[in-house]
Amino acid sequence: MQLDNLRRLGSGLDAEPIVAHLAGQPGVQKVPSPKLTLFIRRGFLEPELCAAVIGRIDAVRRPSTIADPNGDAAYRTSETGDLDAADPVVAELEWRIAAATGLDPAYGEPIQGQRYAVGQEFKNHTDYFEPTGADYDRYCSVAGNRTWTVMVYLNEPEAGGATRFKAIEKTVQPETGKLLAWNNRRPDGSLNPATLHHGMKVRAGVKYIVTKWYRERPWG
Ligand SMILES: O=C(O)CCC(=O)C(=O)O
Ligand SMILES: [Fe+2]
Repeated sequence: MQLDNLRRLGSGLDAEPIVAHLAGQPGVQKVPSPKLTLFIRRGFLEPELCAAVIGRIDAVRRPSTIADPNGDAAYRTSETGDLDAADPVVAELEWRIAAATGLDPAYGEPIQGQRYAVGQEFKNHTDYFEPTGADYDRYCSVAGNRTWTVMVYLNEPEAGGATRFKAIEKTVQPETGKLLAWNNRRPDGSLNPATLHHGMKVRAGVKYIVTKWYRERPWG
């Protein structure tokens, strides 16, 4: 892995260098909204790398969990796979995300894979932890709350599986290799409820993504 050669622009809590770096990458679009900082880059990963990562997810997947259960057992019905950072395919993915975003890998949680079969979804949620939540200290006492989310669609389900940001009425369609990156904070660093999003039900086929979340302080 060439992590040593990266420009490391911090945790993302100070969003400015990350925004500037992302905006300078080829093919990156910034979604126009005063409420939410969201970038999209189509064709970020080539199909071959996506397929290799899907294979790694399939090898380890298990039912997904949520941090603050709200009593709705159907809230997040997908499967999750923790990827092995020592695997060269995963290392390549890590490097590509770091190079594209400028987010310092030291602040990143390990990459997770998610798989959604027909009818599975992740209902409206924010990726940051609610400071009033019962388990806030357990999840955030060491590394702090989440800053940025980076997500890549690894394939294209035949129908459904879009990601919907309700507050800005933006729906992103899954496409093989498409990257999404958003700041879970407002420019002043406060948690941004306008990041609320819904991984919508897959209607036909299967959907695979990877997600990587960043924290205020170094991870682990
Ligand atoms: O599957 C999606 O489109 C969204 C996934 C998501 O929001 C998450 O894993 O936190
Ligand atoms: Fe999410």
